[in-house]
Amino acid sequence: MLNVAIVGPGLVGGALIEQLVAHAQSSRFTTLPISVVGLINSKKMALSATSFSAASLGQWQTAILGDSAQPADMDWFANGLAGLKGATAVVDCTSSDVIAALYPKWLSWGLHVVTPNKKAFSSDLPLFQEIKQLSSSPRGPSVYHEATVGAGLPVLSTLNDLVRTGDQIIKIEGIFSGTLSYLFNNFSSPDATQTFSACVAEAKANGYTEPDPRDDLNGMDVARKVTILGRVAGLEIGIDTLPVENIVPESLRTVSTADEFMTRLPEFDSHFSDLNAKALQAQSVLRYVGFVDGVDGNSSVKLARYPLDHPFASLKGSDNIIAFTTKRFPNPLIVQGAGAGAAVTAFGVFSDLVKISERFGCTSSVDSSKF
Ligand SMILES: NC(=O)C1=CN([C@@H]2O[C@H](COP(=O)(O)OP(=O)(O)OC[C@H]3O[C@@H](n4cnc5c(N)ncnc54)[C@H](OP(=O)(O)O)[C@@H]3O)[C@@H](O)[C@H]2O)C=CC1
Ligand SMILES: N[C@@H](CC=O)C(=O)O
Ligand code: NA
Repeated sequence: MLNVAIVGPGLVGGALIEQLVAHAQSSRFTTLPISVVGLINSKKMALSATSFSAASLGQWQTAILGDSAQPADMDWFANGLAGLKGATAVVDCTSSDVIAALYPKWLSWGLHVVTPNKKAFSSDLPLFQEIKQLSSSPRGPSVYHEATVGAGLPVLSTLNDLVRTGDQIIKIEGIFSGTLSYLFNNFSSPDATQTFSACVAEAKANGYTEPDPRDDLNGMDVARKVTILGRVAGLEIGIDTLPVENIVPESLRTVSTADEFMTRLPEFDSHFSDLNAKALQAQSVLRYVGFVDGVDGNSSVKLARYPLDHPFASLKGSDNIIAFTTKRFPNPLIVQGAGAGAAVTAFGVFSDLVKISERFGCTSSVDSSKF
């Protein structure tokens, strides 16, 4: 069995629990060797020497992290996990850099790490390098973070395969934000009618945005994804030096809460309508894009215009599109599909857990009411 502990059962972590329960309760599938033994959020925690039952996981808010749960203590929790028998994976579903900074300790204790949290891979280069080094041994602890770029889309696995087989990455270009894709697909097209602020509110309600939507609109979420792709491709790239276009209106950058930002955003609808009208007059649409330059180091993140017949102009919903131009693929290899949302992100995390369980030869018990 692969023991699994979920840190931050919020939108994505909660969807992961739902998918694990649904899988375990369906007779269509062979039981997976995955056993959920721990849950922790910023207030409460529960850790069990054996699996939680599917029934209690189905109501984890009351049955596991309810009133009787212990106060959260991450050190105690991780120590307990390190003491379990067999392979154990910590799934970090927070967006916390404090939690991300704990990965080296967890790895050095033999715990695997799976996460959609971008912080560890896109902040200081030494943290990324330390994590890479600690997870480099084929039979040692591993780190899987497919959902950090393009949510569940096979973006990092594709890039890793290209790199590991000796292809040369020339350029990776794409729309890497589900939020900004949804926003500009709906706001910037010849037949669009919605205001900019209404599109942002919808993206937030659909679960595409970061907990604070300014982290999407200021370009930092895309900058982090470009940094992760660049680093996985072998470049020494960082969010501090990457040119990033921040589209948050100047006077909203310093408002103290995400709620205040959302309330005041309609004041700036005419600014965005003007930008859009100019693009449409030039038979173009606005799209927020990221570039990884594998040759000259000119990676960037910006709001750009694309002609109406360009593939980026016809994207739908929250789709991401990622085009890898390489020595072997001069006509780019393209990955496209929903790039944000709880279900598709949880799928990316779930499939990483399955990979670890297979790689480390975990085998399942036959009782499908347990994990
Ligand atoms: N939404 C999406 O489409 C995608 C999201 N991601 C990434 O997935 C991650 C999760 O996003 P999402 O589910 O939307 O976030 P949420 O805000 O819904 O959930 C975050 C969870 O983390 C917990 N948490 C925060 N800080 C700590 C801490 N210090 N210790 C323990 N628990 C903590 C919160 O607990 P509490 O409630 O107690 O504060 C909450 O349970 C983020 O890193 C995001 O970037 C990646 C790809 C796509
Ligand atoms: N806020 C992000 C979520 C996934 O990384 C996005 O909109 O793409
Ligand atoms: Na992905």
